[in-house]
Amino acid sequence: MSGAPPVPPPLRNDCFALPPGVDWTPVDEALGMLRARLHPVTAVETCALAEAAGRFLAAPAVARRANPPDANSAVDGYGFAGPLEDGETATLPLVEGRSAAGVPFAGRVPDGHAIRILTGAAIPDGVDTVVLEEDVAASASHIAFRGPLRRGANTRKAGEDVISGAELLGAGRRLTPADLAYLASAGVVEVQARRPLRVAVISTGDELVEAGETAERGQIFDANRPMLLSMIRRFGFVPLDLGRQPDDRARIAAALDRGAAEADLILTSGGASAGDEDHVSALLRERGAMQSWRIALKPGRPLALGVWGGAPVFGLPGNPVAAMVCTLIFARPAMERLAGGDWMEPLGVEVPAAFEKRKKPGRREFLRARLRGGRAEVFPSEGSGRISSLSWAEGLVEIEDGARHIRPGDAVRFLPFSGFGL
Ligand SMILES: Nc1nc2c(c(=O)[nH]1)N[C@H]1C(S)=C(S)[C@@H](COP(=O)(O)OP(=O)(O)OC[C@H]3O[C@@H](n4cnc5c(N)ncnc54)[C@H](O)[C@@H]3O)O[C@H]1N2
Ligand code: MOO
Repeated sequence: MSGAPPVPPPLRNDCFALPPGVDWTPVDEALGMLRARLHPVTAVETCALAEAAGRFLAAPAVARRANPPDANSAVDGYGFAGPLEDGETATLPLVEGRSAAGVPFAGRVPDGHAIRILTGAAIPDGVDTVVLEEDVAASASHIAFRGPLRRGANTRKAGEDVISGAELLGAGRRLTPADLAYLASAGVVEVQARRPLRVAVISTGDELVEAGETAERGQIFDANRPMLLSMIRRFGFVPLDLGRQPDDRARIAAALDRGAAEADLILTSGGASAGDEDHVSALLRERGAMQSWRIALKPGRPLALGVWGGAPVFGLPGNPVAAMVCTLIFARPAMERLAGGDWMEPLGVEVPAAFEKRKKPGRREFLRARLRGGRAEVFPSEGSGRISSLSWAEGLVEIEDGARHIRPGDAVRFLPFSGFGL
């Protein structure tokens, strides 16, 4: 063979540069599409209130009773018929008996009398105002105190918190511990809620071995699976571990079949781009339900989205940093929506940057970051395989698509991991 040897192409100094002529989907557009197209997929069931924390309501929860059900005292003290003006004093005889929480006074308090009353106790007939016991001089038979005390002072009105029949929380609400208190206070004992979302996780790649196994040359420990399974748990969904699958289409297809049968959603990692060994995207493409999203994002450009046996599949990139970022930014709000919730924007706070960075405009970047002294510092390397950086970070800095140069002190958006539920 003769002829000149092939000339290697020149090295690109930025391998993440946006190739000309390729249609990159901006992050907001990609999120908008997910938001518009996804809807809840989980079944509705009746759920006892005690079991309902973290569940999504499928129908509004309605108050069965007012809270408080009766006017009651906000303090320990003495009830009387108010008001008492500023500068006035009162000396009132005490009626026999008292009103305590759960043990109301049965009779009527006569005009010009006072009654011992405790916090939470129903306000007896004949009184409407309570004076704090610390503000009273008391003998066995009388109390003396001074104004001002407006009518109704130190009392809580019937229904001031909740009116019977009111809609307390709407469909799509994910019940918090405080919500359980709110619903319980209004006599709600069970709710119409969605079954928890089950999310299958599959790692793909011939190179992967399980932590604890012997790793031969060229093999690495599967880091994505333990991360993704625990993220799902922290998001409040139910993970289903479908293990590691080699780069073998039949094996991956069998795992996807099981995921579709046993879960509502499948997360895979690895094989998402279009290389020779990128079997997840190839399989999804074969089934005709594949969308290859080239998102104007760093890290996490290749995201293979598809439907397998009816179950949505998020084919996450294999690089652990990209897998985590894609899960937080795309999969999490999608899961929330599939589980029965409303679309969820990540919690972000504006803080000054403690770093300098130059960037290509036209793509969103997420940097591994943490707050120190009120400023966002970022991990010194942006390598997508730097798993240590994920552990180092306490959140992400989101750099908007159009930005070119961030200088120390510039305002940047910090998304704490805790805001994602991690
Ligand atoms: N020619 C190109 N090559 C690559 C491009 C590109 O645009 N052109 N994009 C790069 C980017 S960015 C990413 S991200 C990856 C995504 O590729 P895949 O989703 O197909 O992932 P793999 O190739 O299977 O793996 C990438 C990387 O991650 C490691 N990996 C995979 N799974 C795990 C796991 N469970 N635990 C730990 N590490 C894992 C894997 O060994 C690879 O090193 O493609 C780039 N290439
Ligand atoms: O952007 Mo890849 O998605 O860096 O790791």
